[in-house]
Amino acid sequence: MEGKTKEEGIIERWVMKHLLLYTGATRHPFILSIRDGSVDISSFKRWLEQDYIFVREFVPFVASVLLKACKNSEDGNDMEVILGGLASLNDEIAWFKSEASKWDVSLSNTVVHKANQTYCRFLESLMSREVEYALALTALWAIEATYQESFAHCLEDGSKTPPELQETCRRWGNEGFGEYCRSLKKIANRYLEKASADVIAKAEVTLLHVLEHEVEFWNMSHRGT
Ligand SMILES: Cc1ncc(CNC=O)c(N)n1
Repeated sequence: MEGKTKEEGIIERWVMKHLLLYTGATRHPFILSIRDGSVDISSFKRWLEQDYIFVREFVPFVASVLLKACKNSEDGNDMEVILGGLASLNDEIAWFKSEASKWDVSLSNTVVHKANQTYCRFLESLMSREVEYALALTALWAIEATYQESFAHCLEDGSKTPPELQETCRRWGNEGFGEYCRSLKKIANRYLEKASADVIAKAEVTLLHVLEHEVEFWNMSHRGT
């Protein structure tokens, strides 16, 4: 890494290269509506019930990345980072249940929305043993970073996020989750630097797919389509 500044990894270059799409995922109108307080509560409830389904599908994906970490990791640190992320999903699922009851949202018998289903299928395709670790890490970082950047934006000075939604924003917008995302980015960058041109090309496409799915997920929540 000599001669390179901390901010100059492959991921950072991809974010700059695809800034329009990245911004589309992290500054979506749904997020902006939370931030300015104009959010439609039925949209928020739709997001809540659909995201609970997504997170349940996300658990095996993170587990599959953990498995790859155990097989590939040189120093054991990345295994611990991913294990920490997986462990926090336990708490997150419990949080969804209590949040849903607070909003009178039923989490059983939810109809899985098309955009959600498509995203979950995409996650499934990334769980296979043949998917390279660098690629899976890129996807994991992008999935987590989208939420981190989006919800952190709703907590910045000047935001008018309604008090009853601030806890949701803090769940992903908090500094600890930000640190987790930075750790994931570092690990992903480290493996991308060593990856073949073919894997690097595939990882970039995967990053774009994640961002597109995230935009569709927000669209579904925001407009119900
Ligand atoms: C659609 C989507 N993307 C990312 C996250 C954040 N990761 C885990 O919670 C999420 N909950 N939902």
